Amino acid sequence: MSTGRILHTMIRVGDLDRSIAFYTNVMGMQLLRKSENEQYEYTLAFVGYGDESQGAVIELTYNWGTSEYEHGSAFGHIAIGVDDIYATCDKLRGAGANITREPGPVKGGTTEIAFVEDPDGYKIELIQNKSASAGLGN
Ligand SMILES: C[C@@H](O)C(=O)SC[C@H](NC(=O)CC[C@H](N)C(=O)O)C(=O)NCC(=O)O
Ligand code: NI
Repeated sequence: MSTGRILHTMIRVGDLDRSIAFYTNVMGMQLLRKSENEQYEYTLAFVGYGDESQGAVIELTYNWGTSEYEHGSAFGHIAIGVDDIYATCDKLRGAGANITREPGPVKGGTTEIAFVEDPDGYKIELIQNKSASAGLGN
């Protein structure tokens, strides 16, 4: 059986331009593609650190006229690898991002993590890369 590949994670957002600005200008992603569905009244924007053929991306879904959602208690986070979590958090804070958990070792472990919230309140976990592999540069 051929193995699958994670393509994207979809989140519904209340203001597409606000979210695109956050994921590109603040998080350093690229806007990869955008499409509208006039019949079902929604717009999609795909953002990521590289082409969709190279790795998973985030699908921002805007339902026309819907400005906010109940998030409930089920959704956890999207994780991003970073080269220098301390410098990254300083840079994100300077760009106005809400760091909800300061960088430091994960509880009961050694991996250094932090959390930042996106404009809709979705949590993004930043994880210190073990090596200088692909990820959000500082
Ligand atoms: C492009 C691909 O990655 C999609 O996810 S499009 C799938 C499509 N999305 C929506 O309809 C988004 C708007 C919707 N109101 C919502 O908030 O989810 C979808 O789910 N289509 C359903 C189907 O049965 O085709
Ligand atoms: Ni999708």
